[in-house]
Amino acid sequence: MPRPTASAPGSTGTAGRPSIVPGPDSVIHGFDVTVRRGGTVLLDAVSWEVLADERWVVLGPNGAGKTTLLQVAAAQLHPTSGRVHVLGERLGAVDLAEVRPRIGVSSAALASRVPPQERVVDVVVSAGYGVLGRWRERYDQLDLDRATELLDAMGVARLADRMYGTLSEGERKRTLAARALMADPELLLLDEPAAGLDLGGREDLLARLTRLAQDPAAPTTVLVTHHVEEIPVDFTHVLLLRDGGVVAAGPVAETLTEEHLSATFGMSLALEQRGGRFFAYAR
Ligand SMILES: Nc1ncnc2c1ncn2[C@@H]1O[C@H](COP(=O)(O)OP(=O)(O)OP(=O)(O)O)[C@@H](O)[C@H]1O
Repeated sequence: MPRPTASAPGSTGTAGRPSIVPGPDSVIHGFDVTVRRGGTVLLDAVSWEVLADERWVVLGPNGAGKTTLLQVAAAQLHPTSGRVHVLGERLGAVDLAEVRPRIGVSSAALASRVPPQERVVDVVVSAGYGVLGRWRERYDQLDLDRATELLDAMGVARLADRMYGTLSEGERKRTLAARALMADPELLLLDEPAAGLDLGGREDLLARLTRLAQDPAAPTTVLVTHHVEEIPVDFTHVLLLRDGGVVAAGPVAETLTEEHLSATFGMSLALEQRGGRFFAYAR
């Protein structure tokens, strides 16, 4: 089966452009996606396809357009031009409210909207009802059990009864990752899940994300980061973004090279790999 394709005009990627229409395995399909705000181009003719069961990393420097791309993939933002299909639905042609419950999202924007007095287990369980903030006096025990199980999988089950506002940044990230999984999404989008974590916290989270990547029942996943050190083992594909454009995209082994990484960050970088993990530093 032909595998992922993503690139943009002028891309140095090895893969070709996605076909103009999504195939049956397509989970995210963007064709010539441009996002403009005022005179600023946030995304510049990005074409990108994510197929079912792939685990993608979107990597790039500050301001590259990563969060903007994730917002488009989350059906939260319409492109200025271009075509986007998510989970088989064309953005603009369907009611986005129908698509969003099928997508689990963890992002800084979401983190800032959680009421600080919310109980941690309720932050997670309320995702099953498509809301943020407790809106029922009682949740079904099955849902509460599932939320506790997900908090446990993220290593924070002991915090279930704490108020969200009292959590450290790392604990909030883990809580939101558990929330993103609560509704059994078909697509999981994680925007900088390891940002702000200490070394131990980062390594622990990466091990958990690796287990998720290896689980055939886990949803198709896209993770945004600035750092190659934060790419979990067994993530399959990478999209390198710079100035709103695709530098390269495709399977990690072929695409995450010193040449592409240096072009993405605009400096000469050395890249090392050990045990399925990546490490980069300036030459
Ligand atoms: N409403 C807006 N108007 C003008 N420019 C904007 C607007 N929103 C975002 N931008 C700019 O678009 C660019 C891309 O932003 P985006 O948040 O997608 O980047 P990013 O790759 O996620 O960055 P970071 O790694 O710093 O989070 C940035 O330069 C940002 O300043």
